[in-house]
Amino acid sequence: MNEKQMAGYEAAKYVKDGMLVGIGTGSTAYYLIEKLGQRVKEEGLNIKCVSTSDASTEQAKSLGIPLLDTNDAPELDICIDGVDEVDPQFNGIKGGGGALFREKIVARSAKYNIWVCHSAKLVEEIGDFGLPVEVLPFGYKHVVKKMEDAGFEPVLRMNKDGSIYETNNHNYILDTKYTNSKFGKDYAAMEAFLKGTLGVLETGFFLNCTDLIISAGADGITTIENPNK
Ligand SMILES: O=C[C@H](O)[C@H](O)[C@H](O)COP(=O)(O)O
Repeated sequence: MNEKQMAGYEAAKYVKDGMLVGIGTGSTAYYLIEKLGQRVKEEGLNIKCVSTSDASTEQAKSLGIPLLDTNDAPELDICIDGVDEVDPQFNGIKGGGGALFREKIVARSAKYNIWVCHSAKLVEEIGDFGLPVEVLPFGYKHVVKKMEDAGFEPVLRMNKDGSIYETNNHNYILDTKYTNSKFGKDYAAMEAFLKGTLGVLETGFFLNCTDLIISAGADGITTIENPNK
């Protein structure tokens, strides 16, 4: 079993009969969904899930996991998702797979959040990954200019074939370095600035959002509880 699979399978143990479950997106959440599918089929686990992306929806459907629209389940028992980087203060960055907006809606709907990851995602300081920012296509260069003026270094996400990457919401992603921004290391201030910029839908900052991290590495599985939640 690889590390992502170990983390995903471990997290599936936190899902109990009768729960409404938010299911994340990405290569680690993939294994969570795989295990939930097995439990639904083999144990008759009775759950209903809200998905954070078209890819996770397709996977869940193919495994026979019952799904609800997020508008039919505004409160969830648990949400389990991947993460791109997380620091010891539980500041996380998500959106490597472009699902950050749906992921944030679903995470905020959940009473308890778990992140699953390879141990390499646990870093002393977030920043190397950059920050995905979802923007509306109309006038996105206005956002680019505002960000550059504030010291961010946004780059429009592209597909391998040279076309512009579009999220499931048909928006664009600006992947941005922020280490030279005028906000220093004040992530909350960066978030407030970006969210206040016309044309920005959401950022990949997930600050003090998760209750538990399940990471897997060469030494096995580590669970880290967030003391501030
Ligand atoms: O938009 C994608 C999500 O935020 C993912 O959960 C995140 O990128 C982690 O993905 P992975 O488990 O594939 O590294």
